[in-house]
Amino acid sequence: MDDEQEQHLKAAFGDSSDDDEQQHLADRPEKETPAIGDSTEWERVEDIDGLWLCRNFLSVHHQSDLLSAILNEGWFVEESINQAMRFGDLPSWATEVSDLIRETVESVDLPLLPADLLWREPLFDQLIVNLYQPGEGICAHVDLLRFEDGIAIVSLESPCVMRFSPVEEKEEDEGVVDVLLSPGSLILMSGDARYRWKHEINRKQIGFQVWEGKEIDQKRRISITLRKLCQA
Ligand SMILES: O=C(O)CCC(=O)C(=O)O
Ligand SMILES: [Fe+2]
Repeated sequence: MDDEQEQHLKAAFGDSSDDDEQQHLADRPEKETPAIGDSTEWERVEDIDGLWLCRNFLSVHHQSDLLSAILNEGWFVEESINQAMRFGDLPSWATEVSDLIRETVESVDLPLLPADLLWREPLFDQLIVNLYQPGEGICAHVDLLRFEDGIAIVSLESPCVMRFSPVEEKEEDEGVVDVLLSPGSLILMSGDARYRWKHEINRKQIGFQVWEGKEIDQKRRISITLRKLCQA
């Protein structure tokens, strides 16, 4: 290995006296962290216009940092409290998530969010963190109309099934669409997905939620919902 190469490796990976290790490191791609967007995989949820799912939005590392930041807020020290709401200036970790959403959406050539929503300022000014213990969920609803279009939900910890059902009355369960929200995933709702579909999480009993024939092991789940208030 020549000096220049060695310097380069030291700069990239730190000093090491182990030549084998350096050789191994030299084989690795120069850039360890993929550029935003390069690695994110998006799925348009069939049948629901404006609903997009990114299963790998947050790395495992980012998920655990985010979880620590949320728990460090001290919002959930009492068992009876399972929701925290913030308006206006959001905690820095939430602003980081919001920035990451914008950067990621911008870097992907898919119609994930209409441009007027993506570039509004701020992108989000309201935050809800929900903490669900096993057996807890949320009833079918359309988010309040005092929030603009363009809603993001990031999931942490236990996976769950979110069920979408059309607002227009149908026979029970007719036309429902289930989406698996795995930890680290992000969903974006705009247009029809936001206004013409209700969403719910039904985890009434342990063993109640099943995905692809397998029961979901219900544990605590934390979600981060980001929205923007309509102007008065
Ligand atoms: O917890 C979730 O994933 C959904 C939360 C939600 O729909 C809401 O707060 O309006
Ligand atoms: Fe909601």
